[in-house]
Amino acid sequence: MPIIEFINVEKAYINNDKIINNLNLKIYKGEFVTVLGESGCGKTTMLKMINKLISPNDGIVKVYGKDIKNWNTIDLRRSIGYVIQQIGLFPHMTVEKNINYVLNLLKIKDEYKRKTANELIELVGLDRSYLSRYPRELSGGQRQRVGVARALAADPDIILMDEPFGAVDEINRNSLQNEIIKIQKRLNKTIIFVTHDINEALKLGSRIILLNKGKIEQMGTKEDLIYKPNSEFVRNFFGIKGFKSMLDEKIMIELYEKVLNKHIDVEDVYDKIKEVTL
Ligand SMILES: Nc1ncnc2c1ncn2[C@@H]1O[C@H](COP(=O)(O)OP(=O)(O)OP(=O)(O)O)[C@@H](O)[C@H]1O
Repeated sequence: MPIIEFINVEKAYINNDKIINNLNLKIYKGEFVTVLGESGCGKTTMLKMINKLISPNDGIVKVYGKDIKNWNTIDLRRSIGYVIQQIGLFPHMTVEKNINYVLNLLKIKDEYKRKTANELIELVGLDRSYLSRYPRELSGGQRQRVGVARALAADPDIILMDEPFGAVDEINRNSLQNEIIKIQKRLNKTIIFVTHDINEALKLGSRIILLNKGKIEQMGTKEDLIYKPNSEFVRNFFGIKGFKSMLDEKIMIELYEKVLNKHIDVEDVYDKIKEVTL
């Protein structure tokens, strides 16, 4: 059974323009799905329909096999982690209280909460000493890490992430991406991750969905989308940027080292490539 399912889902806001247009999609437990597409194509709308922040005009959205219309909204939201760009930590609460926010609502024992906070803070790559700090005492990247820890606290199977690392500098962004890959594998979470960054979508997703005007233009592995685009739109969307991000990083690093150490001349590398392409 899919953990999330969209069946003939439609959504329009104003002018009856369909922002989500007959969306059909099944997501299974343990998948890391990245959702990519141009600004305004409906990525956030699609994501927010999963935790009932937006209701469809037509069709059915099922979570854990149950139509979201039949879910109690608070229960549904508590069973789904949600991480957004401006993470919205509570400024007057310590990091520990922020992480344990949902557990407090659920009246979980203090001992268990302390243990959870200790484990989660380390899981997201921060030292336990951060637990007593306030959000204003953290960098942007550290705040996003705490946001991820908070989303994991109630141990939901599903985590929705909407451009979670969008406002973080490149180095921190890379390290956050690596952490989330590890966390997802280790805890076998189902993650739906919205981004407009091609490299990020290809790096993280076990399945990548390219949305175009509220419809799925193509979905599949990164190899499918880059090497077997099924339309001009997909081909143009990824272009050379997509191809570059498929290049094996280890080989590129080795090559770079060789060029730096003058074991090889970069012009020779181009000559070899020309031999293959001409
Ligand atoms: N509450 C709303 N009322 C009216 N129109 C809306 C509302 N929310 C979103 N829209 C419109 O719906 C379209 C899709 O918005 P959505 O936020 O889903 O796009 P997106 O793909 O996530 O875009 P971005 O990458 O820019 O965040 C946009 O044209 C937006 O202006």
